[in-house]
Amino acid sequence: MRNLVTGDQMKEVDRYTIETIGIPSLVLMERAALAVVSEIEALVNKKSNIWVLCGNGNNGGDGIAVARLLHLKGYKIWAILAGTRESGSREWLAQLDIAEKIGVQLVNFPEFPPGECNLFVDALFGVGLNREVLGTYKEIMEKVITYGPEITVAVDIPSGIHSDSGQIMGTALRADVTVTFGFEKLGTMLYPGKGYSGRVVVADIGFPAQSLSAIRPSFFTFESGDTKEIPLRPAYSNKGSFGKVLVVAGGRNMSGAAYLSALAAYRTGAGLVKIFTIEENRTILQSGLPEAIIATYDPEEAEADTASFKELLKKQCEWASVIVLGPGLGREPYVKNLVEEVLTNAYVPIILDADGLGAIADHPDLTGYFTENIIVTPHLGEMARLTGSSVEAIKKNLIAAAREYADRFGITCVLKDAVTIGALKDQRTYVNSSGNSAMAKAGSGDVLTGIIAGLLALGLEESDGAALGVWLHGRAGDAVREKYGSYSLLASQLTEEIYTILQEQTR
Ligand SMILES: NC(=O)C1=CN([C@@H]2O[C@H](COP(=O)(O)OP(=O)(O)OC[C@H]3O[C@@H](n4cnc5c(N)ncnc54)[C@H](O)[C@@H]3O)[C@@H](O)[C@H]2O)[C@@H](O)CC1
Ligand SMILES: [K+]
Repeated sequence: MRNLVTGDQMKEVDRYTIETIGIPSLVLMERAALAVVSEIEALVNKKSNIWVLCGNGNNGGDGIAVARLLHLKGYKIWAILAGTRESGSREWLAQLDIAEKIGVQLVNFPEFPPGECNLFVDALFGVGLNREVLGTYKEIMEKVITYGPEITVAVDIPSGIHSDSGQIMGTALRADVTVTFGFEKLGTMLYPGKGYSGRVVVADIGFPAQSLSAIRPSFFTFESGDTKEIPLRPAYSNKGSFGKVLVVAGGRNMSGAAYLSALAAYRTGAGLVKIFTIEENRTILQSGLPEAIIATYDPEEAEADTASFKELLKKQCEWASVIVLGPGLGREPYVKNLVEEVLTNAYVPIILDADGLGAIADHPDLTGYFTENIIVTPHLGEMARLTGSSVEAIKKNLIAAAREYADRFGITCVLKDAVTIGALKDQRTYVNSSGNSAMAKAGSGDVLTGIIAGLLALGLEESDGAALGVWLHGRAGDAVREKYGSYSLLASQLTEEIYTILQEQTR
Protein backbone atom coordinates (compact mmCIF):
# COMPACT_ATOMS: atom_id res chain seq x y z
CA MET A 1 0.00 0.00 0.00
CA ARG A 2 1.32 3.40 -0.94
CA ASN A 3 -0.05 6.67 0.45
CA LEU A 4 -1.00 9.49 -1.93
CA VAL A 5 -1.57 13.12 -1.01
CA THR A 6 -3.34 16.26 -2.13
CA GLY A 7 -1.32 19.46 -2.54
CA ASP A 8 -2.61 20.86 0.74
CA GLN A 9 -1.81 17.63 2.57
CA MET A 10 1.73 17.77 1.18
CA LYS A 11 2.13 21.35 2.32
CA GLU A 12 0.97 20.27 5.76
CA VAL A 13 3.52 17.43 5.78
CA ASP A 14 6.21 20.00 4.85
CA ARG A 15 5.02 22.41 7.53
CA TYR A 16 4.84 19.78 10.25
CA THR A 17 8.28 18.44 9.37
CA ILE A 18 9.82 21.89 9.46
CA GLU A 19 7.98 23.50 12.36
CA THR A 20 7.12 20.62 14.68
CA ILE A 21 9.84 18.07 13.95
CA GLY A 22 12.48 20.72 13.31
CA ILE A 23 14.09 19.57 10.07
CA PRO A 24 15.06 22.84 8.37
CA SER A 25 13.27 23.72 5.17
CA LEU A 26 16.56 24.12 3.28
CA VAL A 27 17.61 20.61 4.32
CA LEU A 28 14.46 19.17 2.74
CA MET A 29 15.04 21.31 -0.33
CA GLU A 30 18.63 20.11 -0.65
CA ARG A 31 17.51 16.48 -0.49
CA ALA A 32 14.79 17.20 -3.03
CA ALA A 33 17.33 18.76 -5.39
CA LEU A 34 19.76 15.86 -4.92
CA ALA A 35 17.02 13.40 -5.86
CA VAL A 36 16.25 15.35 -9.05
CA VAL A 37 19.95 15.59 -9.93
CA SER A 38 20.38 11.86 -9.55
CA GLU A 39 17.59 11.25 -12.13
CA ILE A 40 19.01 13.92 -14.47
CA GLU A 41 22.51 12.44 -14.41
CA ALA A 42 21.14 9.18 -15.81
CA LEU A 43 19.80 11.13 -18.82
CA VAL A 44 22.61 13.52 -19.81
CA ASN A 45 26.34 13.81 -20.34
CA LYS A 46 28.73 16.70 -19.81
CA LYS A 47 28.06 18.00 -23.34
CA SER A 48 24.32 18.31 -22.80
CA ASN A 49 22.76 21.74 -22.49
CA ILE A 50 20.53 21.77 -19.44
CA TRP A 51 18.01 24.51 -18.77
CA VAL A 52 16.15 24.83 -15.48
CA LEU A 53 13.01 26.98 -15.46
CA CYS A 54 12.47 28.32 -11.96
CA GLY A 55 9.34 29.96 -10.56
CA ASN A 56 9.79 32.05 -7.46
CA GLY A 57 8.16 29.77 -4.89
CA ASN A 58 9.77 26.73 -3.29
CA ASN A 59 9.39 24.67 -6.45
CA GLY A 60 11.60 27.27 -8.11
CA GLY A 61 13.87 27.10 -5.06
CA ASP A 62 14.31 23.38 -5.75
CA GLY A 63 15.10 24.33 -9.35
CA ILE A 64 17.87 26.79 -8.42
CA ALA A 65 19.36 24.19 -6.06
CA VAL A 66 19.30 21.64 -8.91
CA ALA A 67 21.07 24.16 -11.17
CA ARG A 68 23.70 24.80 -8.49
CA LEU A 69 24.39 21.08 -7.89
CA LEU A 70 24.72 20.41 -11.62
CA HIS A 71 26.94 23.49 -12.06
CA LEU A 72 29.25 22.20 -9.29
CA LYS A 73 29.45 18.84 -11.06
CA GLY A 74 30.59 20.57 -14.26
CA TYR A 75 27.42 20.36 -16.36
CA LYS A 76 26.47 23.02 -18.91
CA ILE A 77 23.60 24.59 -17.10
CA TRP A 78 21.38 27.67 -17.30
CA ALA A 79 18.72 28.69 -14.82
CA ILE A 80 15.84 30.75 -16.23
CA LEU A 81 14.20 32.86 -13.57
CA ALA A 82 10.49 33.61 -13.89
CA GLY A 83 8.90 36.05 -11.49
CA THR A 84 10.39 38.82 -9.47
CA ARG A 85 12.72 38.86 -6.47
CA GLU A 86 10.17 40.88 -4.47
CA SER A 87 7.69 38.03 -4.50
CA GLY A 88 10.27 35.24 -4.07
CA SER A 89 9.86 32.83 -1.13
CA ARG A 90 12.46 32.90 1.66
CA GLU A 91 14.02 29.64 0.50
CA TRP A 92 14.03 30.81 -3.12
CA LEU A 93 15.93 33.98 -2.17
CA ALA A 94 18.44 31.91 -0.16
CA GLN A 95 18.98 29.59 -3.14
CA LEU A 96 19.37 32.52 -5.52
CA ASP A 97 21.89 34.18 -3.25
CA ILE A 98 24.02 31.01 -3.15
CA ALA A 99 23.72 30.45 -6.91
CA GLU A 100 24.83 34.01 -7.69
CA LYS A 101 27.87 33.72 -5.39
CA ILE A 102 29.13 30.57 -7.07
CA GLY A 103 28.52 31.74 -10.63
CA VAL A 104 25.56 29.65 -11.81
CA GLN A 105 24.50 31.07 -15.21
CA LEU A 106 21.20 32.86 -14.77
CA VAL A 107 18.83 34.61 -17.16
CA ASN A 108 15.64 36.47 -16.37
CA PHE A 109 12.59 35.81 -18.50
CA PRO A 110 11.80 37.04 -21.22
CA GLU A 111 15.45 36.30 -21.94
CA PHE A 112 16.17 32.66 -22.79
CA PRO A 113 19.62 30.98 -22.78
CA PRO A 114 21.52 30.81 -26.07
CA GLY A 115 21.77 27.63 -28.13
CA GLU A 116 19.63 24.54 -27.85
CA CYS A 117 18.24 22.70 -24.86
CA ASN A 118 18.87 18.96 -24.50
CA LEU A 119 17.34 18.51 -21.10
CA PHE A 120 14.76 20.81 -19.62
CA VAL A 121 13.97 20.94 -15.91
CA ASP A 122 10.52 22.23 -15.05
CA ALA A 123 10.55 23.93 -11.64
CA LEU A 124 7.98 26.64 -12.36
CA PHE A 125 5.08 25.53 -10.14
CA GLY A 126 4.73 22.69 -7.67
CA VAL A 127 1.94 21.95 -5.24
CA GLY A 128 1.47 25.70 -4.74
CA LEU A 129 -0.35 26.08 -8.08
CA ASN A 130 -3.84 27.14 -7.10
CA ARG A 131 -5.27 29.05 -10.04
CA GLU A 132 -5.36 29.23 -13.82
CA VAL A 133 -1.99 30.04 -15.41
CA LEU A 134 -2.28 33.38 -17.21
CA GLY A 135 -0.20 36.33 -18.45
CA THR A 136 3.58 36.09 -18.28
CA TYR A 137 3.60 32.57 -16.86
CA LYS A 138 1.41 31.32 -19.68
CA GLU A 139 3.74 33.07 -22.14
CA ILE A 140 6.77 31.35 -20.57
CA MET A 141 5.14 27.95 -20.77
CA GLU A 142 4.10 28.44 -24.37
CA LYS A 143 7.63 29.49 -25.27
CA VAL A 144 9.04 26.34 -23.64
CA ILE A 145 6.54 24.23 -25.57
CA THR A 146 7.64 25.82 -28.88
CA TYR A 147 11.31 25.18 -27.98
CA GLY A 148 10.40 21.48 -27.71
CA PRO A 149 13.14 20.23 -25.39
CA GLU A 150 14.32 16.67 -26.07
CA ILE A 151 13.73 15.51 -22.51
CA THR A 152 11.82 17.19 -19.72
CA VAL A 153 12.19 16.40 -16.04
CA ALA A 154 9.46 17.87 -13.83
CA VAL A 155 10.23 18.83 -10.25
CA ASP A 156 7.50 17.45 -7.94
CA ILE A 157 4.65 17.78 -10.47
CA PRO A 158 4.47 19.03 -14.07
CA SER A 159 3.79 22.78 -13.94
CA GLY A 160 0.21 23.60 -14.80
CA ILE A 161 -1.21 20.34 -13.43
CA HIS A 162 -3.43 20.69 -10.39
CA SER A 163 -2.06 18.52 -7.63
CA ASP A 164 -5.48 17.31 -6.41
CA SER A 165 -7.48 16.67 -9.57
CA GLY A 166 -4.89 16.23 -12.34
CA GLN A 167 -6.66 18.97 -14.34
CA ILE A 168 -4.71 21.30 -16.64
CA MET A 169 -4.88 24.83 -15.23
CA GLY A 170 -4.86 26.58 -18.61
CA THR A 171 -1.49 25.32 -19.87
CA ALA A 172 0.85 22.59 -18.66
CA LEU A 173 4.35 21.34 -19.43
CA ARG A 174 4.64 17.69 -20.44
CA ALA A 175 7.37 15.70 -18.66
CA ASP A 176 9.20 12.49 -19.45
CA VAL A 177 10.12 11.99 -15.82
CA THR A 178 8.57 13.55 -12.72
CA VAL A 179 10.58 13.40 -9.53
CA THR A 180 8.14 13.89 -6.69
CA PHE A 181 8.96 14.31 -3.03
CA GLY A 182 7.80 12.14 -0.15
CA PHE A 183 4.46 10.99 -1.54
CA GLU A 184 2.94 10.92 -4.98
CA LYS A 185 0.38 13.68 -5.53
CA LEU A 186 -3.12 12.76 -6.73
CA GLY A 187 -2.53 15.02 -9.74
CA THR A 188 0.03 12.67 -11.29
CA MET A 189 -2.19 9.64 -10.65
CA LEU A 190 -5.24 11.07 -12.42
CA TYR A 191 -5.76 12.01 -16.09
CA PRO A 192 -4.95 14.31 -17.77
CA GLY A 193 -2.13 14.94 -15.24
CA LYS A 194 -1.06 11.30 -15.39
CA GLY A 195 -0.53 11.66 -19.12
CA TYR A 196 1.69 14.73 -18.55
CA SER A 197 3.88 13.18 -15.86
CA GLY A 198 5.81 10.47 -17.68
CA ARG A 199 7.61 8.10 -15.32
CA VAL A 200 6.97 9.18 -11.75
CA VAL A 201 9.81 8.70 -9.27
CA VAL A 202 8.83 9.08 -5.63
CA ALA A 203 11.95 10.33 -3.83
CA ASP A 204 12.38 9.82 -0.12
CA ILE A 205 13.64 13.16 1.18
CA GLY A 206 13.40 12.26 4.85
CA PHE A 207 9.84 12.99 5.96
CA PRO A 208 9.33 11.12 9.22
CA ALA A 209 6.28 8.88 9.84
CA GLN A 210 4.95 11.44 12.34
CA SER A 211 4.54 14.02 9.59
CA LEU A 212 2.39 11.65 7.57
CA SER A 213 0.31 10.66 10.60
CA ALA A 214 -0.31 14.35 11.27
CA ILE A 215 -2.42 14.61 8.09
CA ARG A 216 -4.29 11.32 8.71
CA PRO A 217 -3.66 10.11 5.14
CA SER A 218 -6.75 8.81 3.39
CA PHE A 219 -5.70 8.35 -0.25
CA PHE A 220 -3.82 5.24 -1.29
CA THR A 221 -2.98 2.86 -4.08
CA PHE A 222 -1.70 -0.70 -4.20
CA GLU A 223 1.54 -1.91 -5.70
CA SER A 224 3.20 -5.26 -6.31
CA GLY A 225 3.44 -7.16 -3.08
CA ASP A 226 -0.02 -6.10 -1.97
CA THR A 227 -1.52 -9.38 -3.13
CA LYS A 228 -0.55 -10.41 0.39
CA GLU A 229 -3.64 -8.50 1.55
CA ILE A 230 -5.83 -11.17 -0.04
CA PRO A 231 -6.80 -13.77 2.58
CA LEU A 232 -5.15 -17.17 2.32
CA ARG A 233 -7.42 -20.15 1.71
CA PRO A 234 -6.69 -22.33 4.74
CA ALA A 235 -5.84 -25.99 4.13
CA TYR A 236 -8.53 -27.26 6.49
CA SER A 237 -11.63 -26.07 4.71
CA ASN A 238 -14.50 -27.03 2.42
CA LYS A 239 -16.41 -25.21 -0.30
CA GLY A 240 -18.69 -23.69 2.31
CA SER A 241 -15.74 -22.02 4.01
CA PHE A 242 -15.36 -19.54 1.18
CA GLY A 243 -18.71 -17.94 0.86
CA LYS A 244 -21.66 -18.38 -1.46
CA VAL A 245 -21.85 -15.87 -4.27
CA LEU A 246 -25.24 -15.27 -5.84
CA VAL A 247 -24.95 -13.67 -9.28
CA VAL A 248 -28.29 -12.07 -10.18
CA ALA A 249 -27.59 -11.31 -13.79
CA GLY A 250 -28.25 -12.02 -17.43
CA GLY A 251 -31.45 -11.05 -19.24
CA ARG A 252 -32.40 -11.76 -22.84
CA ASN A 253 -29.35 -12.20 -25.10
CA MET A 254 -27.11 -11.30 -22.18
CA SER A 255 -26.04 -14.62 -20.70
CA GLY A 256 -22.39 -13.57 -21.13
CA ALA A 257 -22.55 -10.98 -18.36
CA ALA A 258 -23.71 -13.59 -15.85
CA TYR A 259 -21.11 -16.06 -17.11
CA LEU A 260 -18.18 -13.63 -16.78
CA SER A 261 -19.19 -12.45 -13.35
CA ALA A 262 -19.69 -15.97 -12.00
CA LEU A 263 -16.49 -17.26 -13.58
CA ALA A 264 -14.48 -14.37 -12.11
CA ALA A 265 -15.92 -15.04 -8.64
CA TYR A 266 -14.84 -18.69 -8.87
CA ARG A 267 -11.40 -17.80 -10.23
CA THR A 268 -10.89 -15.36 -7.35
CA GLY A 269 -11.56 -18.08 -4.80
CA ALA A 270 -15.29 -18.25 -4.03
CA GLY A 271 -16.39 -21.73 -2.88
CA LEU A 272 -19.86 -21.76 -4.41
CA VAL A 273 -21.40 -19.60 -7.12
CA LYS A 274 -25.05 -19.63 -8.08
CA ILE A 275 -26.38 -17.77 -11.10
CA PHE A 276 -29.96 -16.55 -10.84
CA THR A 277 -31.07 -15.74 -14.37
CA ILE A 278 -33.86 -16.13 -16.92
CA GLU A 279 -34.82 -19.65 -17.97
CA GLU A 280 -33.61 -19.25 -21.56
CA ASN A 281 -30.04 -18.75 -20.32
CA ARG A 282 -29.97 -22.06 -18.45
CA THR A 283 -28.52 -24.33 -21.13
CA ILE A 284 -25.79 -22.04 -22.29
CA LEU A 285 -24.67 -21.21 -18.77
CA GLN A 286 -24.79 -24.82 -17.66
CA SER A 287 -22.58 -25.91 -20.52
CA GLY A 288 -20.32 -22.83 -20.31
CA LEU A 289 -19.81 -22.98 -16.57
CA PRO A 290 -20.91 -26.37 -15.24
CA GLU A 291 -19.31 -25.51 -11.89
CA ALA A 292 -22.03 -22.94 -11.21
CA ILE A 293 -25.43 -23.72 -9.72
CA ILE A 294 -28.15 -22.34 -11.98
CA ALA A 295 -31.51 -21.09 -10.73
CA THR A 296 -33.91 -19.49 -13.15
CA TYR A 297 -37.13 -17.54 -13.54
CA ASP A 298 -39.46 -16.72 -16.37
CA PRO A 299 -39.56 -12.96 -17.05
CA GLU A 300 -43.23 -13.09 -18.07
CA GLU A 301 -44.19 -14.86 -14.85
CA ALA A 302 -42.04 -12.42 -12.92
CA GLU A 303 -44.13 -9.66 -14.47
CA ALA A 304 -47.48 -11.41 -13.98
CA ASP A 305 -47.09 -12.93 -10.51
CA THR A 306 -44.96 -10.55 -8.51
CA ALA A 307 -45.76 -12.24 -5.18
CA SER A 308 -44.28 -15.58 -6.27
CA PHE A 309 -41.32 -13.84 -7.88
CA LYS A 310 -40.63 -12.00 -4.64
CA GLU A 311 -40.82 -15.24 -2.68
CA LEU A 312 -38.36 -16.87 -5.07
CA LEU A 313 -35.96 -13.94 -4.74
CA LYS A 314 -36.19 -13.99 -0.98
CA LYS A 315 -35.08 -17.63 -0.92
CA GLN A 316 -32.13 -16.91 -3.18
CA CYS A 317 -31.03 -14.02 -1.00
CA GLU A 318 -31.22 -16.18 2.13
CA TRP A 319 -28.81 -18.64 0.52
CA ALA A 320 -26.15 -16.08 -0.36
CA SER A 321 -23.29 -14.60 1.59
CA VAL A 322 -22.43 -12.16 -1.23
CA ILE A 323 -24.62 -10.92 -4.09
CA VAL A 324 -23.76 -9.51 -7.49
CA LEU A 325 -26.77 -7.61 -8.77
CA GLY A 326 -27.18 -6.21 -12.23
CA PRO A 327 -24.88 -7.37 -15.05
CA GLY A 328 -26.89 -7.83 -18.24
CA LEU A 329 -30.27 -7.78 -16.48
CA GLY A 330 -31.81 -5.59 -19.13
CA ARG A 331 -34.38 -2.88 -18.58
CA GLU A 332 -37.70 -4.66 -18.55
CA PRO A 333 -40.18 -3.35 -15.96
CA TYR A 334 -39.80 -6.38 -13.62
CA VAL A 335 -36.09 -5.50 -13.13
CA LYS A 336 -37.14 -2.71 -10.79
CA ASN A 337 -39.00 -5.24 -8.56
CA LEU A 338 -36.06 -7.57 -8.74
CA VAL A 339 -33.61 -4.90 -7.57
CA GLU A 340 -35.98 -3.70 -4.89
CA GLU A 341 -36.52 -7.21 -3.54
CA VAL A 342 -32.84 -8.03 -3.39
CA LEU A 343 -32.06 -4.73 -1.70
CA THR A 344 -34.75 -5.29 0.93
CA ASN A 345 -34.14 -8.99 1.58
CA ALA A 346 -30.39 -9.32 1.53
CA TYR A 347 -28.39 -8.69 4.67
CA VAL A 348 -25.09 -9.48 2.97
CA PRO A 349 -22.75 -7.39 0.81
CA ILE A 350 -24.25 -6.51 -2.58
CA ILE A 351 -22.24 -5.42 -5.59
CA LEU A 352 -24.62 -3.35 -7.63
CA ASP A 353 -23.64 -2.85 -11.25
CA ALA A 354 -24.85 -2.14 -14.79
CA ASP A 355 -28.64 -2.58 -15.21
CA GLY A 356 -28.97 -2.78 -11.43
CA LEU A 357 -27.64 0.77 -11.35
CA GLY A 358 -29.88 1.66 -14.29
CA ALA A 359 -32.89 0.65 -12.16
CA ILE A 360 -31.62 2.90 -9.37
CA ALA A 361 -31.20 5.80 -11.80
CA ASP A 362 -34.74 5.27 -13.16
CA HIS A 363 -36.21 4.88 -9.65
CA PRO A 364 -34.12 7.03 -7.30
CA ASP A 365 -36.39 6.10 -4.37
CA LEU A 366 -34.64 2.70 -4.37
CA THR A 367 -31.60 4.39 -2.82
CA GLY A 368 -33.72 4.42 0.35
CA TYR A 369 -32.78 0.72 0.71
CA PHE A 370 -29.04 1.35 0.51
CA THR A 371 -27.13 0.07 3.52
CA GLU A 372 -23.45 0.19 4.33
CA ASN A 373 -22.79 -3.20 2.72
CA ILE A 374 -23.61 -1.93 -0.78
CA ILE A 375 -20.83 -1.46 -3.33
CA VAL A 376 -21.87 0.38 -6.47
CA THR A 377 -19.60 0.07 -9.50
CA PRO A 378 -20.72 2.67 -12.08
CA HIS A 379 -18.76 3.73 -15.14
CA LEU A 380 -18.89 7.44 -15.98
CA GLY A 381 -22.09 7.17 -18.04
CA GLU A 382 -23.86 5.28 -15.26
CA MET A 383 -22.56 7.76 -12.69
CA ALA A 384 -23.96 10.60 -14.78
CA ARG A 385 -27.37 8.89 -14.81
CA LEU A 386 -27.22 8.21 -11.07
CA THR A 387 -26.31 11.75 -10.11
CA GLY A 388 -27.83 13.89 -12.85
CA SER A 389 -24.38 15.41 -13.56
CA SER A 390 -22.73 15.38 -16.96
CA VAL A 391 -19.87 13.01 -17.78
CA GLU A 392 -17.70 16.08 -18.37
CA ALA A 393 -18.41 17.49 -14.92
CA ILE A 394 -17.68 14.12 -13.26
CA LYS A 395 -14.42 13.80 -15.18
CA LYS A 396 -13.19 17.14 -13.84
CA ASN A 397 -12.96 15.66 -10.38
CA LEU A 398 -13.46 11.92 -10.26
CA ILE A 399 -12.50 11.64 -6.63
CA ALA A 400 -14.97 14.28 -5.51
CA ALA A 401 -17.76 12.68 -7.56
CA ALA A 402 -17.14 9.19 -6.14
CA ARG A 403 -16.67 10.49 -2.60
CA GLU A 404 -19.81 12.59 -2.69
CA TYR A 405 -21.96 9.65 -3.85
CA ALA A 406 -20.44 7.22 -1.34
CA ASP A 407 -20.85 9.64 1.55
CA ARG A 408 -24.38 10.57 0.64
CA PHE A 409 -25.51 6.98 1.27
CA GLY A 410 -22.73 5.64 3.50
CA ILE A 411 -21.80 3.06 0.86
CA THR A 412 -18.72 2.16 -1.19
CA CYS A 413 -18.57 3.68 -4.67
CA VAL A 414 -16.20 2.30 -7.30
CA LEU A 415 -16.16 4.84 -10.12
CA LYS A 416 -14.74 3.12 -13.19
CA ASP A 417 -12.59 5.06 -15.62
CA ALA A 418 -9.04 4.85 -17.02
CA VAL A 419 -8.02 5.42 -13.40
CA THR A 420 -10.72 3.84 -11.27
CA ILE A 421 -11.53 5.43 -7.93
CA GLY A 422 -12.80 3.55 -4.89
CA ALA A 423 -14.52 5.89 -2.45
CA LEU A 424 -14.63 3.41 0.40
CA LYS A 425 -17.22 3.44 3.14
CA ASP A 426 -14.44 3.58 5.75
CA GLN A 427 -13.55 7.05 4.39
CA ARG A 428 -10.34 6.00 2.69
CA THR A 429 -10.12 6.63 -1.06
CA TYR A 430 -8.41 4.16 -3.33
CA VAL A 431 -6.86 5.43 -6.59
CA ASN A 432 -6.05 2.58 -8.94
CA SER A 433 -2.64 2.24 -10.52
CA SER A 434 -3.06 -1.02 -12.44
CA GLY A 435 -4.78 -1.75 -15.73
CA ASN A 436 -4.67 -0.33 -19.24
CA SER A 437 -6.83 0.78 -22.15
CA ALA A 438 -6.95 -2.73 -23.64
CA MET A 439 -9.48 -3.42 -20.87
CA ALA A 440 -11.96 -0.90 -22.28
CA LYS A 441 -14.05 -3.75 -23.72
CA ALA A 442 -17.48 -5.24 -23.21
CA GLY A 443 -17.55 -7.65 -20.29
CA SER A 444 -14.65 -6.12 -18.41
CA GLY A 445 -16.99 -4.63 -15.79
CA ASP A 446 -18.77 -7.97 -15.31
CA VAL A 447 -15.42 -9.54 -14.49
CA LEU A 448 -14.75 -6.78 -11.95
CA THR A 449 -18.00 -7.45 -10.10
CA GLY A 450 -17.12 -11.15 -9.96
CA ILE A 451 -13.62 -10.46 -8.65
CA ILE A 452 -14.92 -8.18 -5.89
CA ALA A 453 -17.57 -10.78 -5.01
CA GLY A 454 -14.88 -13.47 -4.87
CA LEU A 455 -12.78 -11.38 -2.49
CA LEU A 456 -15.76 -10.72 -0.22
CA ALA A 457 -16.52 -14.44 -0.28
CA LEU A 458 -12.98 -15.03 0.95
CA GLY A 459 -13.80 -12.88 3.96
CA LEU A 460 -12.69 -9.36 3.10
CA GLU A 461 -15.01 -6.56 4.15
CA GLU A 462 -16.45 -4.18 1.55
CA SER A 463 -13.78 -1.45 1.62
CA ASP A 464 -10.79 -3.78 1.27
CA GLY A 465 -12.62 -6.07 -1.16
CA ALA A 466 -13.56 -3.19 -3.47
CA ALA A 467 -10.06 -1.67 -3.51
CA LEU A 468 -8.20 -4.94 -3.91
CA GLY A 469 -10.72 -6.12 -6.49
CA VAL A 470 -10.11 -3.07 -8.67
CA TRP A 471 -6.38 -3.51 -8.36
CA LEU A 472 -6.46 -7.26 -9.09
CA HIS A 473 -8.71 -6.68 -12.11
CA GLY A 474 -6.20 -4.15 -13.49
CA ARG A 475 -3.28 -6.46 -12.81
CA ALA A 476 -5.08 -9.22 -14.73
CA GLY A 477 -5.57 -6.71 -17.57
CA ASP A 478 -1.88 -5.88 -17.56
CA ALA A 479 -1.04 -9.59 -17.73
CA VAL A 480 -3.38 -10.09 -20.72
CA ARG A 481 -1.86 -7.09 -22.52
CA GLU A 482 1.62 -8.54 -22.06
CA LYS A 483 0.52 -11.60 -24.02
CA TYR A 484 -2.03 -10.25 -26.51
CA GLY A 485 -1.16 -6.58 -26.96
CA SER A 486 -3.44 -3.58 -26.69
CA TYR A 487 -6.17 -4.56 -29.16
CA SER A 488 -7.18 -8.16 -28.73
CA LEU A 489 -8.10 -8.54 -25.09
CA LEU A 490 -11.31 -10.43 -24.37
CA ALA A 491 -12.97 -10.04 -21.00
CA SER A 492 -12.88 -13.81 -20.43
CA GLN A 493 -9.07 -13.65 -20.67
CA LEU A 494 -9.05 -11.44 -17.59
CA THR A 495 -10.49 -14.34 -15.63
CA GLU A 496 -7.76 -16.61 -17.01
CA GLU A 497 -5.03 -14.35 -15.61
CA ILE A 498 -6.42 -13.96 -12.10
CA TYR A 499 -4.54 -17.04 -10.97
CA THR A 500 -1.17 -15.66 -12.12
CA ILE A 501 -1.62 -12.66 -9.83
CA LEU A 502 -3.02 -14.68 -6.92
CA GLN A 503 0.04 -16.93 -7.06
CA GLU A 504 2.09 -13.98 -5.79
CA GLN A 505 0.09 -14.30 -2.60
CA THR A 506 1.93 -17.39 -1.47
CA ARG A 507 5.33 -16.55 -2.93
N1 LIG B 1 10.42 23.28 2.54
C1 LIG B 1 9.37 23.04 1.82
O1 LIG B 1 8.27 23.55 2.05
C2 LIG B 1 9.59 22.15 0.68
C3 LIG B 1 8.97 22.45 -0.52
N2 LIG B 1 9.28 21.78 -1.65
C4 LIG B 1 8.91 22.33 -2.95
O2 LIG B 1 8.05 23.43 -2.81
C5 LIG B 1 6.93 23.31 -3.65
C6 LIG B 1 5.80 24.09 -3.09
O3 LIG B 1 6.27 25.41 -2.98
P1 LIG B 1 5.31 26.66 -2.81
O4 LIG B 1 4.29 26.36 -1.80
O5 LIG B 1 6.21 27.82 -2.57
O6 LIG B 1 4.56 26.82 -4.17
P2 LIG B 1 5.02 26.69 -5.69
O7 LIG B 1 6.47 26.88 -5.81
O8 LIG B 1 4.41 25.48 -6.23
O9 LIG B 1 4.27 27.96 -6.33
C7 LIG B 1 4.76 29.25 -6.07
C8 LIG B 1 3.69 30.26 -5.87
O10 LIG B 1 3.05 30.55 -7.09
C9 LIG B 1 1.82 31.17 -6.85
N3 LIG B 1 0.87 30.71 -7.84
C10 LIG B 1 0.01 29.68 -7.77
N4 LIG B 1 -0.68 29.54 -8.89
C11 LIG B 1 -0.24 30.53 -9.73
C12 LIG B 1 -0.56 30.89 -11.05
N5 LIG B 1 -1.48 30.22 -11.74
N6 LIG B 1 0.07 31.93 -11.60
C13 LIG B 1 1.01 32.61 -10.91
N7 LIG B 1 1.36 32.30 -9.65
C14 LIG B 1 0.75 31.26 -9.07
C15 LIG B 1 1.39 30.79 -5.47
O11 LIG B 1 1.22 31.94 -4.72
C16 LIG B 1 2.54 29.90 -4.96
O12 LIG B 1 2.84 30.15 -3.63
C17 LIG B 1 6.73 21.82 -3.76
O13 LIG B 1 6.01 21.48 -4.91
C18 LIG B 1 8.17 21.33 -3.79
O14 LIG B 1 8.68 21.38 -5.10
C19 LIG B 1 10.42 20.86 -1.62
O15 LIG B 1 11.57 21.62 -1.72
C20 LIG B 1 10.46 20.08 -0.34
C21 LIG B 1 10.49 21.00 0.84
K1 LIG C 1 7.15 21.68 -11.51
